[in-house]
This record gives sequence, C-alpha cells and structure tokens, in this order.
Amino acid sequence: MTETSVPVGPESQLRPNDAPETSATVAPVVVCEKLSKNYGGFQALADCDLHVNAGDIFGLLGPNGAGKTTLIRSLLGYLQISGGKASVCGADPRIDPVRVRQNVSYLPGDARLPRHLRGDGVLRFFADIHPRGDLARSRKIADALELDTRRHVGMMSTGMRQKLALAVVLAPATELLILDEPTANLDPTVRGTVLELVAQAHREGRTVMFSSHVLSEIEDTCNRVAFLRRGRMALELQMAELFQRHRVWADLPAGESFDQPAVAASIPAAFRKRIKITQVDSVTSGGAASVRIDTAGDLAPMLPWITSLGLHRMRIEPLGLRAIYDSVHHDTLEDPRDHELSPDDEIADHISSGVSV
Ligand SMILES: Nc1ncnc2c1ncn2[C@@H]1O[C@H](COP(=O)(O)OP(=O)(O)OP(=O)(O)O)[C@@H](O)[C@H]1O
Repeated sequence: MTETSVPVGPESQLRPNDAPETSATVAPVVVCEKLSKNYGGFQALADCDLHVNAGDIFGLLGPNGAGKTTLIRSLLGYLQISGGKASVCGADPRIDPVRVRQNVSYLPGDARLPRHLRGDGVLRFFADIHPRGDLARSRKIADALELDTRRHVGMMSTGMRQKLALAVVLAPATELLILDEPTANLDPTVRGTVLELVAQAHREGRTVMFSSHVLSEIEDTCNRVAFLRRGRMALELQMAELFQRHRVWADLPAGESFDQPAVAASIPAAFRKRIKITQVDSVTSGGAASVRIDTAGDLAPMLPWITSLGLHRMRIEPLGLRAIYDSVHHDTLEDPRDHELSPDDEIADHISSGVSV
C-alpha cells in the first residue's frame, strides 16, 4: 500500500482537549534543558528537553542508536555533557555526580558484575558499598526472580546475570530508579515479574525511568513516554492521552473521490482540532478511495460525523504505541486491511509455515 498524504485537520500533534497536562505543581525529579552531547564531531544528543516528575514511571523509547543510553549516562554524570543543563534529584550531574548517584539506582544496559564472586557475594558487595544498600531486600528480589545465588557469576547465563543485576539495583530505596532495558535477555515469565517489581517500586513512592524496545511493556507500565529520534526528543506523550487515540480505516463510497476542502468543512468545530484525515491507496479497496482518520479524545461524540461520511469497510482500532512509534520513526503506516485474511483463508498453512496469525 502506498500513502498519499492529504491530511485534513491539524498538522500538529493531535492532542485531546481533555488530556491531563504535565502538572507544573508536581516536583520534577529529572530536568533537562537543551541537553546536548557530542562524541568528537558526532552529535549524539541535540537540545533535549525533558521533565520526569515525582511519581512518574517514565518510558524512554527510540531505535538503536537514538541516544537513550547517552542521555541516561549524561544524567548520571558518567558522561560530560556538551551543552545545556540537567538536574537529577535536585543535583547537577556535572557539578555533583556523587550526590546524584546516592539518590539513583541505575541498571546499565551492559551491567558488568565480578565474575569470580558467587551471586550472594555480589549482592553483599553492592549492599555494603551503596549508602542505601539492603542485602535482605536484594536476596528477596533474587528469590522472586528465581535466581540461584549460590552460583558463581562466571557460570551464570546472560539472563541469570541480568536477574542478579536487577536484584542489586532494585533493592536500595533510592528516590529515582533508572533502568536501561531491564527485561533484555529475560524469558516472558521473568519479564512479567520484573515489571511487577517496577510497579512495586512505584507504589513505594519511587520515580522510575526506563528504556525498552518492547513497546507493550512501556504501554502496560508507564504513565508518560518520550521518543528519541537521532538524538532529538521527537515526542512526549501521556499514556492516558494515548489510550484516547483511535485510528479509523475505511473506504469512501464507490466512485466518490476524496474532496479535501468539503471533508474539512464538514468536521464539527467542537472536535476539528482532534481529527486528522489522510487519503491512502489501499490495494484491497477495489478502486474506491480509502481514508485513514486519526482521532484524539473521546471518540463517542465523533461517531455521528464519521457515520455521516457514508464510509464502507470501516475498521476502528486503538492507536497504540506501535503506531505512534512508526509515525515518529518511519512514517510508514500501512492499511492493516490489506493484510487481513479472508474468512476462508487457509489458516493452517500459516501455522504450519510458522507465521503467527
Ligand atoms: N563512546 C562513543 N563514541 C562515539 N560514538 C558513540 C559512543 N557511544 C555512543 N555513540 C554513538 O551515539 C549514538 C547514540 O548511542 P546510544 O548508545 O546512546 O544509543 P541507544 O539509543 O542507547 O541505542 P541502543 O538502543 O542500541 O542501546 C550512536 O550513534 C552511537 O554510535
């Protein structure tokens, strides 16, 4: 399917008028203003603005190389920033990185642990050196993750070492928890346990910031999310706002063409700013013009107007992070109806060839 971009409605980001704004009264735990980081001549972060508020579970998304780790390591003072400023738990990571790290538990994406120690020795070592270390809690978390801490680190699998690192990092009761891909290398059951531990940390009043490539994890866990793209903050979103976004795929009546000004004029003023229509070419529409309608905010009052367009083959879906991610990073949104199976399609063939349907 190809897409002819004929948007009707606002070009800017759709925002439902009832979406909660970031409250200025909630204390920010992380603040970045025009944060930039260069590696030699390469700019890995450019003018990043970010607010993570107390009590947030904040998701950081972006494709490989977008700058997530660079941002996290700049916030912790492990990297010298090239421009702008940052504050983490009230401290400037350039001036007082030690104070920052006293208030933050950080799980690096490539956690390195002493290979010669047994698991329990590692837990004890980190509980001793962290000002808020808590060995009993570390052991409890290791148990919850079903990790055998009698093993030497050098004899552990990648997933076991990830569990051990999580038991080290999740235990100290710091104000802020920063996790760089916490569920990498873990099986689906353990992933669920890790997300439950993250939710528990949040219930205990801690602020959490984590990066992941698994969109469903971010969708299920976070209340706010930011998308990094080539070192720039491409979009910040409240999850409550996302859950109020929908996408309608439909065909115009046969023989009718897409009359952009007429359609634009027909949108009721009450939600004109919350609707965007794009004409798409669908291979399954049998020659009829197809449209995609993106909506933000309560869908119910918009339905009479959508019905008045006399559309066919309509399909409504929650927008979801996947669609937002694609639109931010690739802008290749496909009409899913082009890939649908007909009711009589040979599902058995798909299963036997290993394609999940
Ligand atoms: N030490 C370094 N020297 C030079 N370039 C670097 C260095 N570290 C990272 N980069 C580059 O900076 C960019 C951002 O890297 P970063 O590791 O922050 O991305 P990321 O979003 O965390 O990626 P991933 O999802 O793959 O972990 C990449 O282009 C990377 O090649």
